[in-house]
Amino acid sequence: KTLAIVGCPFSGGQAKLGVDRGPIHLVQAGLPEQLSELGWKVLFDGHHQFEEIDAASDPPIGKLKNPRLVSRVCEAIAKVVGEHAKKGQLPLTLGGDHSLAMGTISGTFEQYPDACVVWVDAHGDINTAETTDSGNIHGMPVSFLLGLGSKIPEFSWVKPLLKPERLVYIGLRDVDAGEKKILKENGIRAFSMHEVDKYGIGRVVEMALDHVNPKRDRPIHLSFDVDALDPSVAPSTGTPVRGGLTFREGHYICEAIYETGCLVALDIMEVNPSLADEAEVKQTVAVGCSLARSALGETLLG
Ligand SMILES: N[C@](CCCC[B-](O)(O)O)(CCN1CCCCC1)C(=O)O
Ligand SMILES: [Mn+2]
Ligand SMILES: [Mn+2]
Ligand SMILES: [Mn+2]
Repeated sequence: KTLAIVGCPFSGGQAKLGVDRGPIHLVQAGLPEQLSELGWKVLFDGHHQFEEIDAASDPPIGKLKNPRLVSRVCEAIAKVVGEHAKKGQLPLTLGGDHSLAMGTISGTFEQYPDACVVWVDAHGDINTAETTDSGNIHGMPVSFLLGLGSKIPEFSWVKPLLKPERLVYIGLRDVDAGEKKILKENGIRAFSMHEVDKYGIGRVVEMALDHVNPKRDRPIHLSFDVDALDPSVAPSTGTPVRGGLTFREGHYICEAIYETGCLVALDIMEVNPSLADEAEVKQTVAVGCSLARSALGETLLG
């Protein structure tokens, strides 16, 4: 099968410098070669270039920061991911901040309207224009995909193709008040770190998949924010939150999803190679690479 690496050097969904260099670090760590080793035919035609919009031409809309830039970049990525999916390839999107998932998941649903989404994250990323406190759009992509909140003309290209019953979270531990309300109101299934502790990761993944993919016959889009992992495991990321997934728990999720045979798209997001010392950056980049390998067929006993 063919894997298409979509390198997205993008940081407009949040305020910290450096996350746009996540893709180049993941590629330079040898990820394409590692995936070829697994038997994938790897397509990588270079990182995408996103031309800037100067701040004067992209003033905030309400609280939303860099709205036109984020919208334009996500729309472009939706097309790229959709085209790869249409050709029967598996798009692996390397971030870059998690606002990009507005694009990647839109692309997946173009080709796989019956898909489900497993969102692995410390955060809900489901704020609307009304509930966001930061205005950082990396905290909002899920609300756009579900069609929640007030309509913003600049984001009119985003179709509400994701239904609440096709979304499940694993790893939540830093959810804003407004997001908690949205999750409840929409009946969205979320396995927080409490459930991970209570049931163990094996059971959590089984219950999560039973919820969104009971017959294991639906395409799966896995969107993995490395800040779902404990900061001791993935320190160099923009919004670290203590009490996260262990190295093994993170990899188990990826291994189990690969085992379903349903994976059609994968995002590895929020690796920011500029927020920690050299060893911690290396560690975070290495974890991003190993998560991708586990989701794409690497097993412990081969
Ligand atoms: N919910 C947050 C964080 C979003 C993280 C995005 B991700 O998951 O892609 O990394 C946090 C909002 N706020 C920050 C200050 C303290 C209160 C919560 C937000 O900015 O909306
Ligand atoms: Mn996220
Ligand atoms: Mn996060
Ligand atoms: Mn982040």
